[in-house]
Amino acid sequence: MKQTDTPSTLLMIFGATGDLAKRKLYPSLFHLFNKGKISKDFAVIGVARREWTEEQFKKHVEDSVLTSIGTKENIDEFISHFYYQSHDVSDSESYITLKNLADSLDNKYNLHGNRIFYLAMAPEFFGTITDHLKSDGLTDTQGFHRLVIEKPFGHDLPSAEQLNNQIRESFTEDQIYRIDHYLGKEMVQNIEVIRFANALFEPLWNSRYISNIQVTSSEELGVEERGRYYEKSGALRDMVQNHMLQMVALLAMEPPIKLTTEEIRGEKVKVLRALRPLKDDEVKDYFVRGQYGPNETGGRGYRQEPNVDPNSNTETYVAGKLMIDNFRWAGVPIYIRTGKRMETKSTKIVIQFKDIPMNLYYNRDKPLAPNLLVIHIQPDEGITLHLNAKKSGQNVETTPVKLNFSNNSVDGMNTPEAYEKLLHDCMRGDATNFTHWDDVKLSWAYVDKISEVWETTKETEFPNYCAGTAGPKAADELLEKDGFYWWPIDNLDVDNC
Ligand SMILES: NC(=O)C1=CN([C@@H]2O[C@H](COP(=O)(O)OP(=O)(O)OC[C@H]3O[C@@H](n4cnc5c(N)ncnc54)[C@H](OP(=O)(O)O)[C@@H]3O)[C@@H](O)[C@H]2O)C=CC1
Ligand SMILES: O=C1O[C@H](COP(=O)(O)O)[C@@H](O)[C@H](O)[C@H]1O
Repeated sequence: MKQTDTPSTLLMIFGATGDLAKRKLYPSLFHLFNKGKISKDFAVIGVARREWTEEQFKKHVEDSVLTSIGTKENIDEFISHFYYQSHDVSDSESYITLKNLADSLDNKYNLHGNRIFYLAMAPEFFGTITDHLKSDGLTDTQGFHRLVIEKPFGHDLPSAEQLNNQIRESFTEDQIYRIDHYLGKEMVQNIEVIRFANALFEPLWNSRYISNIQVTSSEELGVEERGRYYEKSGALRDMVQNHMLQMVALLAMEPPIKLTTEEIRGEKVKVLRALRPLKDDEVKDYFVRGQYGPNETGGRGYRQEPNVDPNSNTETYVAGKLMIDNFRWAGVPIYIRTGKRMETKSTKIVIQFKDIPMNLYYNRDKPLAPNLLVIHIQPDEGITLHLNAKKSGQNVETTPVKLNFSNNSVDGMNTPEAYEKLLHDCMRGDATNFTHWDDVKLSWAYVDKISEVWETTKETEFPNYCAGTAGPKAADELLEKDGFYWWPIDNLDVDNC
């Protein structure tokens, strides 16, 4: 099939009345529609149990767009493409009606049999849905058939394997689009460009010149209403297995031969294969965990959140040191940390370069600051390069200076949301920014060792950081023992550190 930027598509959303569809999918589709990135020939079928009429569903979509975007422009035309079927996914009979509706919309909008099945539902339903899509003939059309799967993709390696085997009964690997919304973020996509489009960085991007890398993703929010899910997940499964390891793979991969899906994914997978596996007794030396407690201003602790065990041993914070045992990265620690109820919402990557071999500007009272490259993922988007320059005046004194690029000031409010980009990529058939099964498998294998050890050793110090703070002390000690420290994620001025 010829790949176009705006293919005619039937999008079937399972879980159409849920939170994800409302907050992310409908606003993203609306943006794509208004930007002309969706063909005028498209239709959406919402599927969920609620016995809504089509009008109720259209109103729900309209409200979600208005709440999120605040504009009504073209909304009537947009929602005229939406249809609804009340359907329990475990009810075999309903798939026949769904197929009939899909076939009639295919004719009405001339969709060439192109279908995207978006599973915005709990994972326990995935296998049942994909089995029926195949056995009831919903994939028996001429066009493309793509399956979009939300996280979590399993709970550990065995459950992920089981889920994968089940969906592979009905869809091939290249038809499966596993969402990791971090891969849709503008500055995460920019990592490859910064690395591979600049003569300045790539020659230095190795163990000879880089001393360590720090990847931080901190959140101000706690678990909110998701206590039930989070109790079984924790920060390790919720953030490290997917988003954090994906960012590490992009930072550490070799340049791909070409910018094709297969080549890029192939290079990322090699990084995950080179991750140094941990033995049971090494886990404590490489990974630390934290759980937020109440703070003095009345902020709730994790154990007081709804649907959370008052003696919970679940971690809401993880910091770790990853070693990549390959030629490029031998001996360079990559530190990661992520947590809920931290002091600030921020995702940043700091690449710290090694000190120069001889410091001509030695000053006992003011050591030369290291060069840093900071990639700001969110909420600010951009790059900062920290250098040393001459301080104005007669003496040859150095002072840290920063070269800044702010993506926000270039693209401003037009930077598309991650889901918008990923939905568009899926419609175009570009799976580069979706995770391949090999990534998922290797990431689970890596984190499973850590969770196995943590599950058998209760953390007696929990809670070990107050809500609204920078995380547990042990995370600082993890770097201190290597002679490093975390670069602050707010106001990173090297002369203040
Ligand atoms: N919300 C978010 O921000 C994120 C969500 N995710 C993932 O996305 C998926 C959906 O999450 P979310 O939207 O928050 O979940 P919700 O609980 O808000 O929505 C679940 C949806 O599934 C439908 N549903 C449940 N059981 C059935 C059934 N037997 N037959 C048909 N429909 C059913 C519900 O419809 P009804 O009640 O009408 O039956 C509802 O539309 C999950 O896998 C989650 O982990 C991933 C990242 C972020
Ligand atoms: O996948 C998830 O990500 C969010 C954080 O995403 P961000 O884009 O706001 O950084 C996290 O809150 C959630 O627990 C997790 O499931």
